[in-house]
Amino acid sequence: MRIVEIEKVSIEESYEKSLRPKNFDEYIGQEQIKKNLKVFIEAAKKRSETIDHILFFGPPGLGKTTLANIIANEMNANIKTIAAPMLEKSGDLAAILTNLEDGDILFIDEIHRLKSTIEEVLYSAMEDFRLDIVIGSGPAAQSIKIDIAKFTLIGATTRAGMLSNPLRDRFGMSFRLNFYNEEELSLIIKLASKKLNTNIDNDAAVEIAKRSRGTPRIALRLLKRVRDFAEVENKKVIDKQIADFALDQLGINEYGFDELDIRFLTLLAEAKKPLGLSTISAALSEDVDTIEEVIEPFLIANGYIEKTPKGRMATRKTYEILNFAPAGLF
Ligand SMILES: Nc1ncnc2c1ncn2[C@@H]1O[C@H](COP(=O)(O)OP(=O)(O)OP(=O)(O)O)[C@@H](O)[C@H]1O
Repeated sequence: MRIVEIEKVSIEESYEKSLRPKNFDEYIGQEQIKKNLKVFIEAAKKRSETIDHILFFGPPGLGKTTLANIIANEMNANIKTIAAPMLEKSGDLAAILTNLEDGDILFIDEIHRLKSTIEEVLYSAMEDFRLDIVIGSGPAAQSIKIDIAKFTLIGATTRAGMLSNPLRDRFGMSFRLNFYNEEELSLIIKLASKKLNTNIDNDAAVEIAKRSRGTPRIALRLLKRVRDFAEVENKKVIDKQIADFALDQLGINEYGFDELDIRFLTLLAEAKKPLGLSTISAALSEDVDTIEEVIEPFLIANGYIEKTPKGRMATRKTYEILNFAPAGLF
């Protein structure tokens, strides 16, 4: 598995959970989102109402799940978490919805992966707190309506564009999470080190931050690996030297690129023309979703590749990094 991979294996998941911020003060960055959420939470509390449905979107590992849990904490609400692909039929979702209590929060991760028949159950649930269920089929089919508790749906997605309009329209608020800067990531790394009883100096935290692709999940994983190297070397404090050494051993370069990023960028640079997703997917042996959801967003956000109507292209910045001289291209 790539060290920058999004897949959450269980051991990593429990490591992440132990480091997950519990309130807005511990949650670093995304200032505008926090500011808005605090206002909406306070207003809802004052009116003794549930908070409106919220959609979070943005690349994996930027803190969508964490925010959902913080909101539940701040609202003193129970939170039920499900991943959309776990729901197989509309009855699965209906069962969850009918078990909710007033004020509960339902967090649906990867909400763009909901099957359309299941998604339709959500429409009336979100709008009128009611389920419209059709029982049976053909002329004998019967529609029944069931009232459900006033809950808040928090949806998270890496692909906002894949959400249907009716679903997107039913969220009262939607927030895009942005990549984090080095300063924010090094603060996250330092706070996590403290929780882990690990000593790290500022330069080492900055170095890990630099190579974390703007993503807290990656920063925390790299910290964990660097800590292992420091332990083996009997270092009491993680310093820049051991951080550099460990990150180099892990194959993460100064820009946060790993071997797959380099192959991707080299492929585009050598092509000297835009390449379509399917061509890239075949050349890298990676599926299209992984390329679009995991690999590309950071590279696009930082100007290493450009999306054109004809496909993806390497930018001048990439040619410079790779030391390529594309005659007449720029
Ligand atoms: N703003 C932040 N401040 C501190 N730690 C953070 C922040 N955002 C995320 N983290 C840490 O990064 C880890 C990953 O975040 P989280 O699981 O919330 O990401 P996500 O956006 O929901 O990812 P996915 O889309 O893959 O579900 C968390 O466990 C948390 O410890």
